[in-house]
Amino acid sequence: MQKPATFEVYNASAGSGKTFTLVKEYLKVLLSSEDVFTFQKVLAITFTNKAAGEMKERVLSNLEDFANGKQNDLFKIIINEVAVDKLTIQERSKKILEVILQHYSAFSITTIDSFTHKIIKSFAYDLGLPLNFEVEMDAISLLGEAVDVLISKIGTDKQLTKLLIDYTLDKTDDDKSWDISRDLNEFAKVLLNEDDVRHFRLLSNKKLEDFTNLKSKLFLHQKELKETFRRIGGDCLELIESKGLEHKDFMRSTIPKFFKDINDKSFNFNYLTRSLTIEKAIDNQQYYSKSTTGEVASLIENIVPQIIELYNKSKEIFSQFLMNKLALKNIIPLAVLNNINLELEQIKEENNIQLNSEFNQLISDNIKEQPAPFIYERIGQRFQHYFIDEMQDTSTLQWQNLIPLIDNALAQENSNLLLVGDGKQAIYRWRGGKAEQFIELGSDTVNPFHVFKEIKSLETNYRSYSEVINFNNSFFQHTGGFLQNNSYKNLFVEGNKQVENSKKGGFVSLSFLEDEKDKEERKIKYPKKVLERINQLKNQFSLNEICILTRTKKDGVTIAKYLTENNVDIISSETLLIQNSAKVIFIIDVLKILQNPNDEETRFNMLYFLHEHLNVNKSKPFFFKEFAKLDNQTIFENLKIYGISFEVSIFYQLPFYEKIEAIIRGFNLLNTSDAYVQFF
Ligand SMILES: Nc1ncnc2c1ncn2[C@@H]1O[C@H](COP(=O)(O)OP(=O)(O)OP(=O)(O)O)[C@@H](O)[C@H]1O
Repeated sequence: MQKPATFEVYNASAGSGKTFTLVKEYLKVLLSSEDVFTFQKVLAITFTNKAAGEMKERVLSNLEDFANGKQNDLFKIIINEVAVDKLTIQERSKKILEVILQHYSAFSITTIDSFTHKIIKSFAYDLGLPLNFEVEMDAISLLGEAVDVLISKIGTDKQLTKLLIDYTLDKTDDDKSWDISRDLNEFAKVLLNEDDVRHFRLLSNKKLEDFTNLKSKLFLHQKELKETFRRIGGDCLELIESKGLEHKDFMRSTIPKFFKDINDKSFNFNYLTRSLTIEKAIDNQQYYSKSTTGEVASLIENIVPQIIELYNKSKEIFSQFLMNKLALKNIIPLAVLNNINLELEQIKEENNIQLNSEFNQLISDNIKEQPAPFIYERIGQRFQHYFIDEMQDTSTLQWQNLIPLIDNALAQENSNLLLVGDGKQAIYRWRGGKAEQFIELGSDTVNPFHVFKEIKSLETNYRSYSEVINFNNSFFQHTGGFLQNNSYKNLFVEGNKQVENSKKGGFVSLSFLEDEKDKEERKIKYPKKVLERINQLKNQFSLNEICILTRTKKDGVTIAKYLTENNVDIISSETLLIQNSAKVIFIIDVLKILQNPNDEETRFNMLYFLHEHLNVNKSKPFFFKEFAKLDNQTIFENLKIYGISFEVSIFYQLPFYEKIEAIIRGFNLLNTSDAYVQFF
């Protein structure tokens, strides 16, 4: 049976089941159809590879459950929402699973970057791209290369050297770091932002001398503006004088003083604040004081229109001056950026590389206007169902490029578009993600399609415990009230009214720590407090129920280190790094100490590890004292009493790989299986 096309937007907060709903709707499309190949007509878009992988996993594992007759939570919901019986669902799931696995490349749950890549690849010839172009996902490191090339030209290219020196001097004037390379790397990221890069394209054929010429022109213009400004001041003073008026004839001499400053100081006085008083005088028509005689008053009244005209002129020149000043301040950075961009283009051309961050623009410029059926034909798939997760992170171009394809799909019956997102969770602004776009789509005003749009919300937070949900509700409703922007205010106040699920309890408490003068103390103040809290909560919660979030990675590492030192078992992506394994660090330390026997710090680190590892029952200071001043040979000899058998003379004769094995064996580092050591 044919159904009209549908367009739904789920606008809901974290943990409310947006992805869950998306997977459910995805499965409903597959299971409602008699055609087991329907999955080839569905495109689900996510933002990260991890999310795409997880969604694929969720779809496949649910199909597997349904095929095996398992009636999980999702099954119970789906069976009530589709016009298909249990047995049919079981049989269809089995068949669909089979065909998906046989035609896995047509199972389109993909990141938006992969999808755009697919479009670009199928149009490579038309775009004049070499068919074997490489895609560089790590644009930041390519930018780094471009910056390095630019810096390497210092000294050889005279104009460029001057530009970079000017740039560095500007930085030091602004009290910024003189470390130009780091600064440029950071600064050059602008070139990856879809919104900013649009403007850069207009500069692509500009050379360094174009910028230098522009700078000279701006300087000249600045001089002219100064002169014109002074003249306005002078003209007004002359006008006053020509009427035989004195400055004191004016109320508090405000007007003559103002124009005198313009005449004497040009832009070097606080024009903006002073102009407020002039505006006030004009608004209230208060040019002279009450005691002024009638004759003087009428002389002033007579020249008021000219004074106002001169004042308005001064305003216009002042705004031109500000604009010019800003342009002058930014011309050097702009020229630098343009040169980095040129280097980047060259690296790309020489290495046959395309940046995936540029694909959206390429599609927008060259492909978007092609008829949708033609694009579908090229990519080899015609989608009828679109699902987009984390819609708040789509950029303007990404969405604009998708609209014609989706519009074409929605023109048919039985098609659908489902968008899910949360404006509060926008994390891709740095590369052009436009949360406002989703916020608008989640309101009644915007609908780019001819299909009725249904806006839905999900009220219950299924992920968190009640204490956390209620804390978030009251915290964000309260703080959101202070936001100036009404749309954001509404987002936070209305978007934080989540309903609790069956998980009751949890713990939330807020503390603010006083700043610490002592640098060392300040570093561990926060980790110390975290440890104190963990110890307080230990009896109520197990460690795996406590999560620590930090603002920066560095803060996370400091806390992880502190907690580990204080015997709290932790899991973090940092601690999972091989470089943080104490045993691996020890192996490297032994290599270092044998290479450089006088490295006291490494010797100390090595002994520190051994004290723990060998369960030495002497105190640390005593143990260190006993070994610290000995040479390597004697240290390893003396460690025999702790069961260590490590012959330095034999070690030196071994090939590198076996050297590592000798350390592992000699120091009993694998008495329990250790993935880090094995992997190392
Ligand atoms: N209707 C439901 N019934 C039972 N469990 C659900 C339901 N909806 C969601 N869940 C569970 O709640 C958790 C959060 O769901 P999900 O990840 O889909 O939320 P989300 O809104 O996409 O979150 P985020 O915005 O953080 O990405 C998951 O473990 C999911 O299985």
